[in-house]
Amino acid sequence: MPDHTPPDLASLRVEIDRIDDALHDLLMRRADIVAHMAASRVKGGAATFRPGREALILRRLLGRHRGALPRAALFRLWREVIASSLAQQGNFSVAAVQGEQGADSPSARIARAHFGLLTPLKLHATTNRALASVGSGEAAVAVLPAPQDGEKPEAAWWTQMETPRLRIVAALPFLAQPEQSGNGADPGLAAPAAYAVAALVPDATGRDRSLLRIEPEPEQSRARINAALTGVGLAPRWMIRRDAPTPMALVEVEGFLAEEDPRLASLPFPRLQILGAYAEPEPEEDAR
Ligand SMILES: O=C(O)C(=O)C[C@]1(C(=O)O)C=C[C@@H](O)C=C1
Repeated sequence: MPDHTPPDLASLRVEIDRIDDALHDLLMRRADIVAHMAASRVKGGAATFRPGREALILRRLLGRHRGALPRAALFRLWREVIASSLAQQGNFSVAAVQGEQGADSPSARIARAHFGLLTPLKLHATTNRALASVGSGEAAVAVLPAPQDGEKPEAAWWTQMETPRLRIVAALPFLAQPEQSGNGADPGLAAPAAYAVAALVPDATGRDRSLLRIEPEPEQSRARINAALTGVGLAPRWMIRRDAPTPMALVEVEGFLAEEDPRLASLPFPRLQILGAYAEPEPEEDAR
């Protein structure tokens, strides 16, 4: 059969084939290194899943990204690469919450997008069951909807989190849309829609946020909690406070808070725990 392909198209395809081979070779080399990590003691028994390291990889690549490939496409490709390397290092599965009538909930869709299409994802009827499956080791991570002010008590998974064993270790999606703002001011990024909880201590990435669970006295109002935190240099980015059955507040602050941070010791609350920390998300569109 005669070849009617114009020569320039044929040569461009030769070039694409060459690039695909080079990419494939590099992906196979990357997987060999991960296989070595998994087989050796090089990680010293530390957790396989390192969300801070994953964030640093993606931040670095997004920072050097140029040209026609959309940032979202770069992100998708690397999320699949990293998810496959998690799978390579042992059983890795994700728990999330079922939506209405068994359909995917928004957080289940976010979990799939972040952990890739090949990672086993189990949907649970409630957030507390999803959390329990990480507590028992059945799942390596649970992706749970971001807490909301006024949510029903049974949806408030952050009140039930077993600390310090379980931690919030990531906020999703990592590649965030701009916030909808009609006033022309710099809108910033949309708040995370979900948080990932796992039985590991998160790593600092240089640009992080931390979550604190506070058990205040009943008379310690939102304003008083805010003032006490601001007074020690931990001004809340946002706060959720509930009164019943016991007063509790969830607060997000800038930076990576360590357990031994002296600012925490001086706060006037009966109980306070660090629920975790996560790498600040990156913008979906390049701001340059
Ligand atoms: O650096 C590690 O510890 C790895 O296991 C490798 C790797 C990766 O593919 O780059 C995979 C999973 C971790 O969550 C972080 C990074």
